[in-house]
Amino acid sequence: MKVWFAPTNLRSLTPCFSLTTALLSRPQNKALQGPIRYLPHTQILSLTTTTSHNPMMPPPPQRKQQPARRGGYRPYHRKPNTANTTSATTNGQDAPPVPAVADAGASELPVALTAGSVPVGTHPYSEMKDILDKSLLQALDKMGFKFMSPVQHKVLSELPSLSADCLVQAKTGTGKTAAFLLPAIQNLLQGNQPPRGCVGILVICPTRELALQIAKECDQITACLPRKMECHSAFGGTARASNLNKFLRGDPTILVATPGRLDDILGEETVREKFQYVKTVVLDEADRMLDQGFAPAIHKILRSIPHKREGWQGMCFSATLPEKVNDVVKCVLKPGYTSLSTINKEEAPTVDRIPQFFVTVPSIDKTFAALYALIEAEYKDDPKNFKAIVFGTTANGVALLYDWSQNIFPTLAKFELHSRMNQNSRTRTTQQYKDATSGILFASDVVGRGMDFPNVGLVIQLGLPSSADQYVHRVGRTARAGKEGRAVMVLFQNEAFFVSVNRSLPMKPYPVDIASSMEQYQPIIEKAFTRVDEESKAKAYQAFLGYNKTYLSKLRLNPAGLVQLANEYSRTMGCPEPPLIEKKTIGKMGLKGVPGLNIGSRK
Ligand SMILES: Nc1ncnc2c1ncn2[C@@H]1O[C@H](COP(=O)(O)OP(=O)(O)OP(=O)(O)O)[C@@H](O)[C@H]1O
Repeated sequence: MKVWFAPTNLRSLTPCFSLTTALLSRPQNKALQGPIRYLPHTQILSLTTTTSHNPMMPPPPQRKQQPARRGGYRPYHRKPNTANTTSATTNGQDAPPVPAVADAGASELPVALTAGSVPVGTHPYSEMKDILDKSLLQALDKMGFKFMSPVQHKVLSELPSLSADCLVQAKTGTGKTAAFLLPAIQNLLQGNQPPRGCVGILVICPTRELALQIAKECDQITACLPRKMECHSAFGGTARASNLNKFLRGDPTILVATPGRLDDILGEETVREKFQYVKTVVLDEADRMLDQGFAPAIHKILRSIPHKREGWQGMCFSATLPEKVNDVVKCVLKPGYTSLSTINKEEAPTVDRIPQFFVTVPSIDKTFAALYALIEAEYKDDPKNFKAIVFGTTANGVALLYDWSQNIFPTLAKFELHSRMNQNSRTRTTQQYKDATSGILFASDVVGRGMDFPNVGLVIQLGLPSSADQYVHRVGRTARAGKEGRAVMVLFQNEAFFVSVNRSLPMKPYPVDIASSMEQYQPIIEKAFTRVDEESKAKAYQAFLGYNKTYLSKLRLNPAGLVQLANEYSRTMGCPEPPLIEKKTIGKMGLKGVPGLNIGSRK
């Protein structure tokens, strides 16, 4: 494999890199053309480097030849495999080719991974013809769902009945949405439809974007039913009155909602009446829905709909179900509920085929250069299909990264998604990034769970996730539906504990030496920051303080150390002095009297 380094300057990250590798070892045997075979993790690729040099820039450092590592470096490579495929349609439109049945015996994996690489198991949906209505099977076929993913198969074949209460765990991106929608919808079709105008299925999920996504999948699944089954959504940031009006006047058999807005509209008698005949309540991302943040709203919602004794089905789904969830799911699941999991107990909850890496830099001021060097290293493999998500820790921190990226990656499409944006922009950007073939999305955890952005090949986490489970969900934005992906975390020294305390996560040191190239990128980073608005920097600085305040002991810092760190962060952004922070904000953060803060109003 060869790596050619391109000259890089501030204005252009020129896509003249070439990384030619046999990243995926395709089986030679023609009979095996269906499934993609992956190189074993221990098979190592060697790197050789040649350098071309832009005279305007300091010579880029030579990338060192990497020693063989256990765990292996398998740079992502997402060239679609079109061999041995049959075509499918989605809603009447051309869909990516769906492969012919793979030789299951030849696959290294329990499921046959195929072109377009959907997680198709060995069980075709046609096996469910006695269980699922034929109009549902027809819709699944149109969606390109020829085979059941393992979780779909498990739910449809192992639940004592399709209306049984269940707690279900399966890895990210393996089709849990259809796994809860199908039994719940089938259940209604078996003579359990609520009266016209009433809600039969209530799905509650943590974010607005996820609610929209689930509602869309629901529309696709019900598209072939002889009688239209309306799916409505309710989430904040949208016009309450007009949405409510639509809901009250319509025939919303299914409602997908976020807890805040649902709790709000359930305050209206007319809305509560619509839930009189509810048959199924689903908590998607159940562990999140029942954590301290959401639990009060969920309990309030449950008090507004018919009591669990009335017999509605409860379904709880997530990729992460910590032990303590068993204590809290009883509010929606009756004793004796069925627990299903497609994840072995000893196994990491992340998708096996995602190589996971970390980069540790000595100090906070190096993190931007590390991010730049990392993106450059990953981008050059396949510039046209480079689709990545960079997760930051706070909304304002993400906004800053996005602003900075405008000046530093001019040839790449950039997107931002976080809670400081209005809902219209969030919805628009979500769709744009879903449709994009390449680009970088700078995101906060508003899209950390559940979101299905097709073909994301790389997830970068800059800074600490709020928990190991959140790490798992963020990593799960790549390698979905049988595709490939990689994940890299960028941490500075104090944050490095995350790797050592989460030994069950299969993280390895990033195998390409980016440290040696970082120094030369520093001027580029600094120059890019000169074009970023001072207010954007000030907000990011303040958010940095607020976020990291909650991790003081883990970061081994005292409040004064945190302020020093934040000030270093502000210097990296090119602030001549720490940005001003209001006295009352400092008080709220619990940093009153801590030296190093610059107290004052920015207005
Ligand atoms: N049987 C199937 N055949 C083909 N594609 C499928 C199948 N089931 C699901 N998919 C596709 O796989 C992707 C991931 O599905 P989904 O979003 O339901 O995963 P998930 O398990 O809920 O992920 P997360 O844990 O992140 O919420 C979607 O693009 C979906 O359309």
